[in-house]
This record gives sequence, C-alpha cells and structure tokens, in this order.
Amino acid sequence: MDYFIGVDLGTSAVKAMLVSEQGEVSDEVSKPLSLMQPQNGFSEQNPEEWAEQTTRALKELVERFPYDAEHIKGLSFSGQMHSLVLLDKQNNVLRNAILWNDTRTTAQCREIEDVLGKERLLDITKNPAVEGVTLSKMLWVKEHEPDTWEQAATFLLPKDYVRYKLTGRIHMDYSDAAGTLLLDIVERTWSRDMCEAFAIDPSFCPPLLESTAPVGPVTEEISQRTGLSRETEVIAGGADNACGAVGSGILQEGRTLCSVGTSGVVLSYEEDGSKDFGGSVHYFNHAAPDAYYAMGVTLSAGNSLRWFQDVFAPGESIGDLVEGVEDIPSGAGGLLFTPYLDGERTPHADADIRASFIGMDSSHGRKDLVRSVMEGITFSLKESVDIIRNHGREISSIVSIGGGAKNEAWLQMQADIFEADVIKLKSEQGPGVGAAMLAAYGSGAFSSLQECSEVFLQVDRVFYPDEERRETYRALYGLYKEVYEQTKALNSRLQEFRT
Ligand SMILES: Nc1ncnc2c1ncn2[C@@H]1O[C@H](COP(=O)(O)OP(=O)(O)O)[C@@H](O)[C@H]1O
Ligand SMILES: O=C(CO)[C@@H](O)[C@H](O)COP(=O)(O)O
Repeated sequence: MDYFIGVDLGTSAVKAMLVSEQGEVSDEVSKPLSLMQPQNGFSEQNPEEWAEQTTRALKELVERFPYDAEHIKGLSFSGQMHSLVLLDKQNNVLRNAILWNDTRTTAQCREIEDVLGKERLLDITKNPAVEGVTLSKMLWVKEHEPDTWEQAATFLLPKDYVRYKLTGRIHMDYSDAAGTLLLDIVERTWSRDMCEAFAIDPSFCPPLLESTAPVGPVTEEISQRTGLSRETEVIAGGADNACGAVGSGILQEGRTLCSVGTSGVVLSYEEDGSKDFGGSVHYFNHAAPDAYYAMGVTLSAGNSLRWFQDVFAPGESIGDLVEGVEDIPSGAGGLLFTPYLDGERTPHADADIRASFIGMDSSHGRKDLVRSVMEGITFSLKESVDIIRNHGREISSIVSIGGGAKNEAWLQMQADIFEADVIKLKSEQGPGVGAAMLAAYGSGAFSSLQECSEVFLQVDRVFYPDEERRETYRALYGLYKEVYEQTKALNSRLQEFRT
C-alpha cells in the first residue's frame, strides 16, 4: 500500500501525519513550537526551530513506519500564513519571523493605503492592508531595522522555509503568496504595481508555483537524518487555511469551513476571482487549482482558550478544562467574552482593541468563564459567517476543523450560534489532511483532488441547531456586538499603560 505525509506547520506546533492511499490516518507526530512575545503586539518565532522540529517529527514518523520508506510516495505542507522570513544572499535567516498575529504594523498599513489608495489596493490584491499581511512586516523592517533590510535578498513564508530546508529549493505557492499583499491574485503573478509602489525588487519575490506541483526530492542530508526516501515526491503545499479547505472537502461552491486553531477562520469556496467583498474579508487563491476562497479571521480564537488555561488552569490540559461546559446554560449566566486578546482582524481590523469579560458576578465559577470564552470566540466567528451570507452565499452547513473541533459541546455551540448544521469529520486536522491530499494528488495517486476527497474524507457526526438555544444566542449575539463599540474608546485610553 502507498502512503503520504502531510506536514502542518501551525503556530502552536508542527504536526506530521501519515495517511494511507485509502485515507486512513495511520500515525501522527506533534512537536511544540515556542512563541516569543517580547513586547505588547509583537509575536515572533525562530524559523530554524520550525525546520528542526519538522525534521524531528518526520524522523519519528519514518522510524515508526513498519514498511520500506519507499512506500511513502508523497510529502507536502500546510503552513501558518503571512509570517515573514527574511533571507540573505546565502539563504541564511536574518531575524526571527514576524508572525501573522503580530500587530506592530498599523502605521505601515496606513502607509500602504496612503500610497496606493484603498480602491486600487483592492483592485490589485483583492485584500485590505491589515497588520497580518507580509508586506506591512517588510515595511516595518525596512523602517526600523534598515541594516537587516539592506542584507535581505529574498523572503519566504513559514512552510516555504521548511520546504527549502528539506529540499534545498526556493519557491512559494499561489495560496500563500496571496497573503503577502504583493500578488495579483487573478493574474497569478507578483504585482509589478505593488512592487514598484514599495520599492521591492522583483528578484526579492520567490518563484511561484501551484500547491500541487512537485518540487524535487529531499536532500541527501535530510534523507539520512529522517530516513525519508529520495524517491518520495515533495509537493509544494499551501497556506494552512487553503489546505484546511482541501482537507475538509471545500472544493465546490456552497461549501463553508470553520476552523478553530490558534486563530479562527470562516471560509467559503469561490469559483473565480470576480466577487467583490470590498475588503471586508480576505479573498485568496485556493490550494485547489483555479479556485479561490473568501475568509474572515478571528485573531485569538483557540488562543483565547489557551491563554485562559495558561493563566487560570496551569498544568491542566485544555481537554480537562473544557470538560463539563455542556452543563453550563447557554449564555454562561449573563457573562460575555470578547476574544480580542491580540487585537482583531474581522470584522474590526483593530490592533488596539483588547478582550473583555462583561457581566461577571460572584455566582460565576471557572466553568462559566470557560463557556463564555468558547461562546465569545464563536460569536466572533459568527460575524464572519454574517459577512459572507450578506454577500449572497447561502450557508446551511459548515465543516468544523482545528483543535477546537475536538470538543463536541463546542461543535453544538457552533451549530446553535451559526444557525447552520455543523459537520465533524473523522479527523479534525484539516490542514494536515489537506497537505496529505496535495501529496497524494500531486504525486499522481488520484486524478483530481475531488476524487481524493471522496476516499480521504468521512463524516463522523453532524450537529443540528437547537431552536431554543438559537433564540437565546440571537439575543446574546446582539449584545456581544455592542461590546466592541462600547469598549473601543476605553481600550484606546488604556493603550498608554500597556507594556
Ligand atoms: N480538547 C480540546 N477541546 C477544545 N479545544 C481544544 C482542545 N484541544 C485544543 N484545543 C484548542 O485548539 C487550539 C489549537 O488548535 P490547532 O488546530 O492545533 O492550532 P494551530 O494549527 O494554530 O497550532 C488550542 O489553542 C485550543 O484552544
Ligand atoms: O492569519 C491567518 C489567516 O489569514 C491565520 O489563520 C494563520 O494562517 C495562522 O493559523 P493557525 O496557526 O491558527 O492555524
């Protein structure tokens, strides 16, 4: 039997999964990644750690593989989006990567809008200038670390750097390039207008390819270190949300995805690049050929729960922390949480807003707070569902993936709040499964991703909205939305006290 490996380079961990040609996940390895937050709004990781932990994960997976490594026919990648890796002429890393959830670049976002005008920016890139996008991070380095910028010869995104370390070849696929704000997403070329406007030499941008394209074998050194065969096809891979979409069967119009990882996203398939969301959500190239998707992003989704566990339940697992939330009534006894721990992206592109608990009283226990964190994250994602619905998409069912989909009470909450059926697949690791599917299709095991999805993806359970809870949540959602407006000015005034 043939096997395929999907590597998902997330923010909290790199996960490698081995999937058989019949779509069975036969093994998984996860290696944690450290996050550096040296200052309020800053978020960085060391690219060498990504490469090292990925290599370790692959070595473990291959060591445990009971057959000859040549049975592993393909390997591909899914990676956290936008995070900037700068390389010098010898392809050495020049500084820590500035991550997708780093919000230091508000001034650079306004600069991008001022230079181009919002309309023209949307015409070219289809996306707004938000702190997450890679171009704003480049401009920050240019301004604040000119010596580093001077030495920079090219840039990569996280999984591209890992793939470079494994194969010795430099590329970027369209689905990830779309998140840089330098790609003309319809023409699928680096935008000459964007590069010229910000004095970025076209040679700085890596060669582009399809997510499904073969890039060559792993190097001899990596083959020695991991046990991987040099016969295994390495396939380019894609942005984690694009891979999540592949790994959840979001391969035709009308399909929608919700992911709760470190970030949270709601994403809907788009057949072409012609729809106009006016920059209210992202519009990116899919990892599936010739397709797109619209996507809203909650910056601190799973991260809000992880933060809560870190501060109030250190040493306990998130699984233990969320146990029993289903016994707490909807609305957590009048408690609302807004998940703006690191600012927000959709629907409020606001780096200064911060999180709140509203309505806390002495009857509330820890479980009430946990439920309200989960509800607040879900309300935030509902705002993205609404934007996509308001642009004419009917959303009656949503596939739910990411670490958050491990908890069934949360999936029920999603159904009640989104007012849609929520589908749980056999594996909640959409990006990893999607990367394995790209590996399988890209190495020739299937004639299309659709065909591959019919073999690889199986529904485990469907959660249906409950009428009574839906009504409760409708009322609470109205109040939730007011919290942003009511706390915005207060948060601006608190800014000077942040460290
Ligand atoms: N048992 C669980 N129940 C609910 N949520 C969970 C559980 N385990 C992890 N999570 C959530 O999933 C998040 C991690 O999801 P994951 O998809 O692995 O993220 P990433 O790809 O960003 O590394 C955590 O931050 C946490 O909030
Ligand atoms: O910034 C975005 C999407 O625009 C994030 O979704 C990142 O892609 C990180 O994803 P996770 O670590 O949460 O999977």
